[in-house]
Amino acid sequence: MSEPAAQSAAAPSPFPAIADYAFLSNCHTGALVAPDGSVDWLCVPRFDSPSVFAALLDRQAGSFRLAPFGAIVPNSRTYEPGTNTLVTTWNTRGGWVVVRDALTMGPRTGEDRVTPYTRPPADDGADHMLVRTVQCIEGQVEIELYCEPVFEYGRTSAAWTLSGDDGRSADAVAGDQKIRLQSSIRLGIEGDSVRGRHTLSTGEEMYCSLSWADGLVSPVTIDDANARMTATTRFWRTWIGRARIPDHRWRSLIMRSALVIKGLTYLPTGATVAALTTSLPETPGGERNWDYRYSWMRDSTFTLQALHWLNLDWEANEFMEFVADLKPNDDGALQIMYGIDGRRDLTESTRDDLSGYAGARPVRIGNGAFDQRQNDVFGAVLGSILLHTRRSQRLPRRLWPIVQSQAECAARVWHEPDQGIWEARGAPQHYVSSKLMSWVALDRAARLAEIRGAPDLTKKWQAIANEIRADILDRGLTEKGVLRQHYDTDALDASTLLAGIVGFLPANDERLRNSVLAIADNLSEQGFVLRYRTEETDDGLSGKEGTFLICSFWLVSALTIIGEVQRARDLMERLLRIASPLGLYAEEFDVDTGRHLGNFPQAFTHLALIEAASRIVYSERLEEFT
Ligand SMILES: OC[C@H]1O[C@H](O[C@H]2O[C@H](CO)[C@@H](O)[C@H](O)[C@H]2O)[C@H](O)[C@@H](O)[C@@H]1O
Repeated sequence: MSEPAAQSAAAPSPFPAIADYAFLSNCHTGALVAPDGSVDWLCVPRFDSPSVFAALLDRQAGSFRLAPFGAIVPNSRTYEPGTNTLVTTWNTRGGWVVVRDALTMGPRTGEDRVTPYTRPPADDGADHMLVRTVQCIEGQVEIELYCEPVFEYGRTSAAWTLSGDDGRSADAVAGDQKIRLQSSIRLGIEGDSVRGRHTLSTGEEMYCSLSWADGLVSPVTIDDANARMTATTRFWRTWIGRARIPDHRWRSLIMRSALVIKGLTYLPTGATVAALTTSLPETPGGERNWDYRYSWMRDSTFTLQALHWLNLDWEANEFMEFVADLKPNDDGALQIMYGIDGRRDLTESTRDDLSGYAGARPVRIGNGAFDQRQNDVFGAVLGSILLHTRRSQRLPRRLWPIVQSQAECAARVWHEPDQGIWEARGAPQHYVSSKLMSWVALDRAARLAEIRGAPDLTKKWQAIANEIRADILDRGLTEKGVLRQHYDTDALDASTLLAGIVGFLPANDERLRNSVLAIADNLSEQGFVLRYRTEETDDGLSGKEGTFLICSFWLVSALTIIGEVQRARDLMERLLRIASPLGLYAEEFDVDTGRHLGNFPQAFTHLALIEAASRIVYSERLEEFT
């Protein structure tokens, strides 16, 4: 089957294609860098803070460009291997330069400590600055710097003042927010922006940095800037060095996915955001635009499970502490999502003054799904607590009350309709995947009770798990023996692929096989999977979606489970071919245009890639030995 042309030639748009952005992170916040060297998305100090640069959502909402003067298309872009540092090589008529961009982090010791350095308070590794270095490797190249922040999602322009007496530093203030631009070249203020130009010759280097931590600490020499880059490289490589990544041809994409997931993790609490952005559209020009800068119980627990495949267990400790501190609803149930600091109120509002990405409106801040009832959440949490307990060989005392309360919630509500795993904004339904995950909740709770030495609870919860199982098998299958979307429809839904992945049905069960193959054959476009057909589903929204990438990777896992390994491998290869040029994925993929759609980069997609790849690799290794 021929591949949809990735990033096909679309009508010219001032907005770069979503998949053409590079992702930077310091595990507090992240940035997106366009191919022309413009930082078009940055919220400081945290992922969920208001933006400083939001040209991603409106070309007037702030950007920060550093690139050869007049040049738009770089020669190459790549990551420094094993890191989230972007390396862009430019070739102009004058010569060659290499630009390095990073949100710097990592302890500075010994030779790295070049100038007196004061750690920001609450030191946990991040410098809270964006550092950009340029090295001329041949010839003479004029570099242009253009920094125009517009605070609070494009609402407040910057009032700049030069802060040093050498013209190399400028400060901007907007309300409580202060930033400092520092450089090795002279800077000039022009209205709301700061500009600079400088010609570099072979061997020469320059840097600029934007900092926002209290005290506005900045590198004051190129050596200091380079030292921060070195420490950042070391931070990422030390982290990824702990991973057990298969020695396989997919190795680099698996590693990139792990680095993205870690980059979407908020270091102070261990919570992960679902994606870096808000409101990148799922339908071009449409209304399916959501704010993903929050921690979903479902997304976060699936994330941990993916990291476990790579032996990266440490993140789970952090997240479990985060979960243990969360405040549940009055009925004892955890919310389906929280702020990365555990905040409960994520009330949604729209920003009608922003154009939206390529005209897709509204731009949403906050997420109205935060107080929805989604009954899969209990299974997601209890599934990851069991996994964590097995891997760490202990059930932390703080988690036992959560096991009890979430199991009891699942037991109380599993038979009620809900909004489902896709957070449909239509009428509540008896979604099969919510029932599946309720079964997971009680089944895992029963096992945890066994580990805890509470046989009465084991018996009680296992009995309820059996009841849920019987209900699903009675009401959740069509006449053809295929798992349906919800009890009142025969429509398909890709979330039922979870039946094999969570072990609800054994690998050799006909009903599982029928369901997986039905989705592969009838819920896909050019082999890539839709989560459901919007024309068959009342999700309360207008517009058609692209294929959903987590579902496509789930299909790879499910095909592997039912023994269709060659088919799984073929799909996997196709999915890997549509990765962005830097190995990143958004939430959805439009097979007709070859474009990535939705928020970016999206943890869901990357975590499912890791699991799918791991399952195939393990099955191949098994084949080698049998
Ligand atoms: O389709 C409507 C819903 O879309 C978003 O939810 C999706 O993203 C979540 C975060 O990754 C994921 O947990 C969920 O399963 C997805 O359906 C959006 O956040 C919702 O507000 C919206 O109703």
